[in-house]
Amino acid sequence: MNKVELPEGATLPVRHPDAPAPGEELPVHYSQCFGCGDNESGLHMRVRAGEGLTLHGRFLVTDHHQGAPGLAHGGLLACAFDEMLGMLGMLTHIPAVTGRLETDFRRPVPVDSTLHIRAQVDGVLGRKIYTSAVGRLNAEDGPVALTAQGLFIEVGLEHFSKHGRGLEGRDFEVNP
Ligand SMILES: CCCCCCCC(=O)SCCNC(=O)CCNC(=O)[C@H](O)C(C)(C)COP(=O)(O)OP(=O)(O)OC[C@H]1O[C@@H](n2cnc3c(N)ncnc32)[C@H](O)[C@@H]1OP(=O)(O)O
Repeated sequence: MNKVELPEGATLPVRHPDAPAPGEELPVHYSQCFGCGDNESGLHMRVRAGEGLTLHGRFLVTDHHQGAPGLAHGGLLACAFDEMLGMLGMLTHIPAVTGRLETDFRRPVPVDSTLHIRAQVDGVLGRKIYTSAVGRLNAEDGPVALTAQGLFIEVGLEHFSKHGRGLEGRDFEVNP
């Protein structure tokens, strides 16, 4: 994992008492989500809670995900990291959206490989939530293909009703 630079005063948030237990699979937070929902071309990402403020996710890179022939599209890989870092909110129960996402591409990711992503919350300062993740090829201890850092900004639930279609009827309950 990259060394994460945190601003002075950032602290680790508390793991919410209702957060999924370590090892537990996280629910799909929205059935049409490109990352974890049942969208035919989506990532169909499966994510389980780790210890503390960590998550472990994985998805199979398919023909739907190509940029160059036989290789995953970089923007699509960034999407997978956005999804994983966003889902960290299920551990803290802080509703937040991506403000900034920085992705380092270190190795090509071929079609038919499985990308394993470990994500963690690094700290919180005010409304800013600092997160990072590493993606490895074909095994949880496989070669590092990508690393990423995300800054999430805490928002009120009105963010989703004001800018989107609200949360009514959605099959997620913890964090939009
Ligand atoms: C379970 C869920 C899984 C979901 C996974 C997917 C998650 C997503 O993809 S969310 C969708 C993508 N993101 C978005 O659509 C967000 C769009 N942006 C926005 O709505 C707004 O810009 C928003 C809410 C992030 C910030 O706006 P606003 O609430 O007015 O806050 P604002 O006052 O500008 O910023 C708050 C703080 O964050 C900082 N900040 C905001 N954006 C950034 C940024 N890009 N870079 C650095 N700092 C930033 C500000 O500097 C400020 O810092 P400080 O408190 O120190 O002054």
